Amino acid sequence: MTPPLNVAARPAPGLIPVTVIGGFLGSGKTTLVNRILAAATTRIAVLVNDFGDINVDAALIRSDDGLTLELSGGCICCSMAEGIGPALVAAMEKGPDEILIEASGVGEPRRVAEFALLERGLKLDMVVTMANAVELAAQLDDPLIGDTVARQFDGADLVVLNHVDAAGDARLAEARAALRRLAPGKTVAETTRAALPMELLAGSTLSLLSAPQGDPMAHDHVFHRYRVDTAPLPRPALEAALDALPADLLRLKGWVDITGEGPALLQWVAGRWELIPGSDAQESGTHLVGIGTQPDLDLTGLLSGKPLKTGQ
Ligand SMILES: Nc1nc2c(ncn2[C@@H]2O[C@H](COP(=O)(O)OP(=O)(O)OP(=O)(O)O)[C@@H](O)[C@H]2O)c(=O)[nH]1
Repeated sequence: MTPPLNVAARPAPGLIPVTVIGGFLGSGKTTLVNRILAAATTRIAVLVNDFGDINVDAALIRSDDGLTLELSGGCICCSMAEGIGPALVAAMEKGPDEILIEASGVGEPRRVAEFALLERGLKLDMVVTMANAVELAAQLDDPLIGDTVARQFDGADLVVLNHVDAAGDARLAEARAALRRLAPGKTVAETTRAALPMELLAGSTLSLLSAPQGDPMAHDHVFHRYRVDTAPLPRPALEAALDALPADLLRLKGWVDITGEGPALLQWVAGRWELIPGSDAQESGTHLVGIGTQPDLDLTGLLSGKPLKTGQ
């Protein structure tokens, strides 16, 4: 007779490791996610949280086997925290070896990790916080956004100081000094386009046993979302408008239909921008999301060459 299975002696089913990638708007999170996916030999599910109403990042993530899930229009560390559990369950049902969470650019990665670990079956691999070497010092000095940026380094296992190519010596030195203060003793990897040695991505130092503590920052009160859905835009006027966008716009991205040329991906981060011809767009036309600190910014007007704000 076959002896009964010794259930207690069976290995516990493996917990799925979760890595959270955070960092301020435009710091390079999607770029890093794509590098990880390109180097991966295992199945990685990616959960992408975009603060804007269109999940541009999800469309740009190069995962070809349906393993990308998206949550847009808020932040999973505060206003959309109730969405993370069901999204992670959906991710686990896809049977991945690992899960990557791309936090929103205003979210607190540590809080996202804490929420994620309330889900049974997951364990934390790492919290990675990215920073933009060009902008970090100015962001921290900004009375509106400085607190949000500083809190993103709380609990990070690894800090990635990105955009090093564009920073210049003075800004790079300021960014390094800021990180010595904000993330003392943490490993800081300096990168261009998130070219990170993949062996740095393992092993959390955090011990997260409970639900998130303390008051969350209500990012919806500080950061505002804008949408632009317009007819094709002529390139010269568009380029002039992109160079003149106000300083309280922090991020603008999505697809622009350029008159006579067709679609292009627009990536605008704190005044620096690129237009990449071709399209991952889900639909034709110009569809952009912006994030900034001004409540009533008329981005459509600005990009179409009309002056200033709504309501005037
Ligand atoms: N010059 C330069 N550009 C970079 C670097 N890393 C990323 N970029 C560009 O910066 C823009 C924003 O990069 P993303 O990877 O989308 O940044 P993100 O953090 O995912 O942005 P959000 O999700 O909107 O917060 C894109 O145009 C990237 O190509 C870098 O090291 N140097």
